Amino acid sequence: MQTAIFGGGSWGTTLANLLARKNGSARLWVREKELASLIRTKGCNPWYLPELELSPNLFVSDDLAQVTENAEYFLFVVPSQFYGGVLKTVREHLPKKPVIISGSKGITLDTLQTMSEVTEDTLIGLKPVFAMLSGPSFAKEVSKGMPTAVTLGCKDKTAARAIQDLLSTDTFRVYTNKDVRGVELGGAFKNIIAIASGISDGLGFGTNARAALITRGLAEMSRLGVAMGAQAQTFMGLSGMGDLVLTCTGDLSRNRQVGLKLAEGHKLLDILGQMKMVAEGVKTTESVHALGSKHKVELPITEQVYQVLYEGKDPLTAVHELMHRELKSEQ
Ligand SMILES: NC(=O)c1ccc[n+]([C@@H]2O[C@H](COP(=O)([O-])OP(=O)(O)OC[C@H]3O[C@@H](n4cnc5c(N)ncnc54)[C@H](O)[C@@H]3O)[C@@H](O)[C@H]2O)c1
Ligand SMILES: O=P(O)(O)OC[C@H](O)CO
Repeated sequence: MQTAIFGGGSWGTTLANLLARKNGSARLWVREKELASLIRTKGCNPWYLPELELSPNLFVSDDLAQVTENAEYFLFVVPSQFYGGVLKTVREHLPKKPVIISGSKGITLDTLQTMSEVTEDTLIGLKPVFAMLSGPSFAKEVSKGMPTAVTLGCKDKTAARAIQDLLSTDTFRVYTNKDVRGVELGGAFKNIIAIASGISDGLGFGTNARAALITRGLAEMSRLGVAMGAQAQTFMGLSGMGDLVLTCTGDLSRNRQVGLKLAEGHKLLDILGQMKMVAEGVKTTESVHALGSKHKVELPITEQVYQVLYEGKDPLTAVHELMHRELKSEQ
């Protein structure tokens, strides 16, 4: 079972290493030639995950033909705004019925699409089986073998079972879920709430405020998700509540870090300029803001995060406005 993994960031490297250790081989495509060469000579990924010693069974290259040779599974772990572009260049190397797995969590800015929709559009003419890997999983913890549970959104029962077996280890437990839309929306939306939680904590507000953001963020995520065809129950699982709790409370979250820095008064462009890694929530806030208008769904936390990120609103004013909305019933 050969797997080709696309994306030499922290998550792609972690999953590729997990697969190489578990299945005896895996092939990782790294976009940057210089990084691919450094990984091969140093046996680690010095740019994104230096502390992880990589398996000698992991083949690393910037050459798509070499990486895709004999592959049965195609795992994409690039930032979501680049997912479609990378998939398009890989297309000529894919079989007629490729199994495509996305580890990318986000919604495109230009077309407001989830990764399953981008896959469908990019692979017209092929018959892809799509699966979305999501749930609470910091690469740093997974790479150290710390117990982690995630979920795999996939409509095809046989493929879901096969991918579950492919990826599961003693410390990485993969559940399956038929609700692909719910799994991918949960993984994308939680990043917005992680930014909000970072803002709140950075302003010195307490655990009450954070718990309120997680819970009302979950309500907001479920409202939009159901309007877009997802099942509400999915958001109570690993890709909804699970990833919300992780990234709203865990300081390893890049999205939460963006929020903490915004609360300190830093400008968004300066924060992003100093980050080598991706904080998906920044662009997903803009996409979800537009989706809220399109589906006529009220998204008050997203609205405030959007105004802080893109309209220069003072974070304290955003919190004040959330607290002074019209009083409502919880349901
Ligand atoms: N890191 C984690 O803990 C983690 C866990 C679960 C899911 N994810 C998701 O995985 C995806 C990848 O994130 P990551 O954390 O591995 O990335 P990262 O922040 O560690 O690394 C950045 C990545 O972006 C790539 N990149 C930069 N510009 C690009 C371009 N123009 N075209 C294509 N690729 C480009 C780089 O090659 C590198 O692979 C994201 O959607 C993220 O939400 C990350
Ligand atoms: O560091 P973040 O905020 O991108 O979160 C990483 C993963 O999505 C956690 O599950």
